Amino acid sequence: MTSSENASAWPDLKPTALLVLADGTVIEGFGLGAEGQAVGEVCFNTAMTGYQEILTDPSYAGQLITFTFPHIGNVGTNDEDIETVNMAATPGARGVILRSAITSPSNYRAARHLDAWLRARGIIGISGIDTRALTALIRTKGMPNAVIAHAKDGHFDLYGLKKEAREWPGLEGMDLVPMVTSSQRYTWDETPWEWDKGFGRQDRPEFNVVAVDYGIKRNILRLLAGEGCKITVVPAATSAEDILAMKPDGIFLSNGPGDPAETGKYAVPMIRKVIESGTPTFGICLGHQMLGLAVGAKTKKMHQGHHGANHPVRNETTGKVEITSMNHGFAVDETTLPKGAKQTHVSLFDGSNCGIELEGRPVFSVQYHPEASPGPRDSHYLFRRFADLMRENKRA
Ligand SMILES: NC(=O)CC[C@H](N)C(=O)O
Repeated sequence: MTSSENASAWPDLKPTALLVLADGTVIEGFGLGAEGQAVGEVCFNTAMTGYQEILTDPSYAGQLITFTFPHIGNVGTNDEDIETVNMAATPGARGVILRSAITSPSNYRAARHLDAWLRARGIIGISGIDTRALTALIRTKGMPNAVIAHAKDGHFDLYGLKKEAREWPGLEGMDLVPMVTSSQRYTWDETPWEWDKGFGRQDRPEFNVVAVDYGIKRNILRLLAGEGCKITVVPAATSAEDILAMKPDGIFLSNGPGDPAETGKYAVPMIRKVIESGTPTFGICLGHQMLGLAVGAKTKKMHQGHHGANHPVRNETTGKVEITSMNHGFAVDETTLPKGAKQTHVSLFDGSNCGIELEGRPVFSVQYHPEASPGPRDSHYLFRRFADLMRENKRA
């Protein structure tokens, strides 16, 4: 390649975006998506596909995602692979950090270039970053707070950016659920996407489920609907009395962003009461952590967190290993689980707690994302288990 051809591949090497870490490190790159700046915690995600679902998962509010897979955006974006329900409240992740520039979309479902889609959703991004080095840094030092700034003219207030990154208080102690929960009740009957059919409808529901929205993902609602549920989604601060007055066959506690110990301040008293009522209850991720808090366990911040679509988890009841989708930076401290709360699933990466069930009660939860989106379908059986518990409970 001649030097002029090389130059045309990189027509303008002037940085148009910066990644500024809380320790003052400044990394130059090229701006993507919206212009402006976004502050949050940087976490790495190891999924090779499904970037659109990852970026729209409300659990990522307050986070900047660096993908370890270098070619993000190559299949474009569409209007179906979106996990946020409450789009007005949150775009999901605040920012995105990529290795390579985004190439033209190549996929029959692609409707829009990832860059244009990020811009339309107000997500700020940076490419040209050595994401391997950044991931190695997170592995040794933990997840740093940082600011991504994108300005087409290449002018940045470096002092201001460093100050913002340094002074952002961090996710520990932060309750982000009020930002992402829905403000109103709504019902849901859409079932999962099928090849050549698209989404379906649940028109003969067997169960009434109340799902508490801490930042719920669409595919959770679809899989519940697929198991025969008509779902009423309620805001995060709904009381146990209001939930039980709806006479649900089952209660679902959703995933969500931020520190479970903070969110738990209003969710935990509600969860304690619904457990007491004997209603079958199923929790995922933040819902799992808050169920843990409700029975008296403690949660803790993790060093690098678990974010990806390839995490092995052992089911302690069957001995089987599931490959799971994960997205969490906090975890239930298994050493604090009280008698009566049995550990049902364990991470084979670090031995951390991945699931519990309450002895003598129809209540269970998992730390990972059995709905995947993106990720493998190994853990879909948990939705059937919830349906079975509701069926048994109705018969009793
Ligand atoms: N996906 C989730 O629900 C995440 C839960 C919690 N915010 C965590 O980071 O651990």
